[in-house]
Amino acid sequence: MTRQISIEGIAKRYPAPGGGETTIFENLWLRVDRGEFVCVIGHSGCGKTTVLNILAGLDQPSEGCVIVDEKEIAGPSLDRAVIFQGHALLPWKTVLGNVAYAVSSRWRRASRAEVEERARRAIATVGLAGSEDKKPSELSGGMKQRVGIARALAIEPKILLMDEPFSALDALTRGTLQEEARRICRETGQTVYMITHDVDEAIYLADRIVLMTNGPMAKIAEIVVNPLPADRRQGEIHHDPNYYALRNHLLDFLVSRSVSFRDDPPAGYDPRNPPIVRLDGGEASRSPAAAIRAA
Ligand SMILES: Nc1ncnc2c1ncn2[C@@H]1O[C@H](COP(=O)(O)OP(=O)(O)OP(=O)(O)O)[C@@H](O)[C@H]1O
Repeated sequence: MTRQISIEGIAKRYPAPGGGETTIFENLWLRVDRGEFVCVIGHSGCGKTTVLNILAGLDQPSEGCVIVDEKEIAGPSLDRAVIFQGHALLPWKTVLGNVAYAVSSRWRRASRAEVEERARRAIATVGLAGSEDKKPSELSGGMKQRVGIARALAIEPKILLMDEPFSALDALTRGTLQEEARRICRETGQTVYMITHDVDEAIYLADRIVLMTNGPMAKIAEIVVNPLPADRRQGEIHHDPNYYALRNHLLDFLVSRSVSFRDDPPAGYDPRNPPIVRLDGGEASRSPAAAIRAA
């Protein structure tokens, strides 16, 4: 596997109201390989969106840097597409127009036919063939989010950054879109960095799950390797013998360890190499510490 993203010791600090500074997070290190699907979980305010914005080039760290494909990033790039919770479609353009607009900003010299062809292909990939001429106002929330995904995929980004992309959708639509997102990302070998609050979403989608402690002074506490088979099916993951161990481990972190870890990290904790947690045979649900092994 080739390394694609390297987050190197980043911090974010803001001026505090009474003087001094508030450190949202610091000394964050994370490496993501090409084709990997990483989900980030942590409580509200720990800085997940800030990290994603830094990866997108929309925000800058107070310290440290982010290397993508061996180059330090210095601003937004079409190589890194962002999908937000809201779909931010251009309301006056059709589905095809919205996707084609993104395609033509990526390939400025492409002919109209070529742009349309790429846009139509992306629209079909997300299951919206036949809706090309509809305006956003004629679409459901799920369809709009599909257009957002099509628009991001159509520019063939090296990295897809997703900030809770499915959280505003009803459960059924969310499930379908999660399935499609996973299928598309696996088929295209897409590198994905995604924020979610939904533990089951992370279990279904992620190859590795990054656990952030509460802020301020948030840290990456652990990186949990998903033990479920790569060919998992959404409706069946709870039958996997490792599912409950994994789910309990993530919930236990969110309920209690996200605070205790920040305030009192375990001996030997090295932020440059956060512990890699591998769960097997249900061991970790009984004793999370026993399952922590160095990378
Ligand atoms: N411009 C700013 N000035 C001061 N503090 C800020 C500013 N922008 C963000 N913050 C603070 O930084 C912290 C991290 O915000 P961020 O949106 O990254 O958190 P998050 O983990 O993504 O939260 P959520 O899950 O609620 O989206 C928050 O406590 C927020 O109040």
